[in-house]
Amino acid sequence: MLVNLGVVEVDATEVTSGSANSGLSWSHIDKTQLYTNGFIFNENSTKVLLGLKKRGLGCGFYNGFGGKVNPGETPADAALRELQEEAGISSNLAHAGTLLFTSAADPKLHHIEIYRGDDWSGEITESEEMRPEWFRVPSYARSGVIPTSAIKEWSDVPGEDGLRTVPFGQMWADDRFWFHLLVAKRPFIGRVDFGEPLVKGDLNSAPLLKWWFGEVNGKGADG
Ligand SMILES: COc1nc(N)nc2c1ncn2[C@H]1C[C@H](O)[C@@H](COP(=O)(O)OP(=O)(O)OP(=O)(O)O)O1
Repeated sequence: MLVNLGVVEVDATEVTSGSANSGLSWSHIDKTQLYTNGFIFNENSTKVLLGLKKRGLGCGFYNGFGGKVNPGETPADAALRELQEEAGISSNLAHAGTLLFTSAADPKLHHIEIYRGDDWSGEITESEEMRPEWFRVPSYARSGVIPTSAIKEWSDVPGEDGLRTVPFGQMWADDRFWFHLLVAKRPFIGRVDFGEPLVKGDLNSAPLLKWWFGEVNGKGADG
């Protein structure tokens, strides 16, 4: 089906959607900032490399490695550069999805091109911006949207493999909607309009005003 996400019309099948109030429209967009975000998986996608953001946007959250696309760069070039700068490694990255966000705190559209890599070269290294850590991908992160019960029951204690499971409670609130599509290599697109954070300065307390996530039909969204 064709879906209008306010700034783009896409052919995609809905995975999840919602709205704080019925009839709420997407917020108006004046400006756009383009970002990348890259996630490295091991063979079989049983482990994912995330980084703890140490400064700036999303400080204190775990995320893939990425940042702003510089003038003259393609998103794919920027994704490789950011992975090198933030984690010290390179990878054969493939485009995986597209995310569009606004927030009450910053009405500029955040357009994020998501990449995934199934290999890496170089030594995984902590940077000024990110502290890398491998996490186990739990079975519920393969089957669908991450249930809130799994987020509440998450344990900080590493399993027998020495790894903690993916900490969705310490990630951007939207990640639980699309992470299973990233794991399954199913191209996705989504948009969220966030409201004011309920706790000042705590980005993860920002309520979701309106959201839509879907699997891209056909060849997929091209980054
Ligand atoms: C709003 O929801 C978001 N969800 C997810 N999963 N990721 C997000 C969200 N908003 C932003 N991001 C990502 C996009 C980028 O990968 C980083 C932010 O990048 P940053 O602002 O740190 O960009 P840099 O160019 O690295 O920054 P410097 O100028 O400080 O070097 O978060």
